[in-house]
Amino acid sequence: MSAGASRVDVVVVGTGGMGREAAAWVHDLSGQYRLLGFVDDAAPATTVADLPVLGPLTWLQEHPQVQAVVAVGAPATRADIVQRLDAWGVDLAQVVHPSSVVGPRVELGEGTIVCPQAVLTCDIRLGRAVIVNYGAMLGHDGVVGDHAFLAPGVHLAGNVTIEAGADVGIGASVRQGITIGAGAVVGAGAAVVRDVAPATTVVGVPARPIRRG
Ligand SMILES: CC(=O)SCCNC(=O)CCNC(=O)[C@H](O)C(C)(C)COP(=O)(O)OP(=O)(O)OC[C@H]1O[C@@H](n2cnc3c(N)ncnc32)[C@H](O)[C@@H]1OP(=O)(O)O
Repeated sequence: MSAGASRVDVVVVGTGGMGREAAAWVHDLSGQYRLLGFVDDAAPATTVADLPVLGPLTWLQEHPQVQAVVAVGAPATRADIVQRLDAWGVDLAQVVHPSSVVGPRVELGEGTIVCPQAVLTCDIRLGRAVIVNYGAMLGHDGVVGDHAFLAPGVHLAGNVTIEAGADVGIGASVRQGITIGAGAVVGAGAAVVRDVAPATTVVGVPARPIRRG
């Protein structure tokens, strides 16, 4: 696509850390997107990270031609936001940093964010509004459910399933064939060698549950 032709107007939803990190590079995808600014219900200021805060989430309802980059880390909050945007018919932008490696037969759901230096090797399926953070590595035949969050430097071996809304902490590693249940939380630096039940928090090496439900 030539610069300036058919660019899509986007806004980043959320002015928190994840939102500002996403804005820092979505801004550079100028051949594909024109980043207009942020929307945020908290609307802490008129300007954040040198970009305008256009208003609360309802701003998107009033500008249906603009796509949303939902860059809010917490999966449950992101799911709520996506539900509101779906009800208004707002499209979710899929943003993939050019320094990432997205291999063959990798399917990215609508609204997925793939950050710089992430690697998705091959035969991987990501649901809607998934965040694959800086430097995360996803091996072959992986499945990642809607709204899941993979923090920076996560390593998933082959055949790993991350169910919807799970949150895998920074630097965690997951052995091949493991399933992380829906809404589960994996602590920073954990090594997951057993399946994790839904809505369960695990930490450590090897990872063990500290909390359920
Ligand atoms: C760019 C970005 O910022 S992206 C976001 C990156 N952030 C992350 O990846 C955060 C990941 N979150 C964590 O690791 C958190 O510590 C959680 C979710 C696992 C637990 O958080 P909390 O529920 O607040 O638990 P809390 O801090 O009270 O700790 C409970 C116990 O687990 C231990 N614990 C907590 N996290 C870990 C961990 N990652 N590894 C080992 N033990 C841990 C604590 O030492 C504590 O043990 P104790 O009861 O013996 O004192």
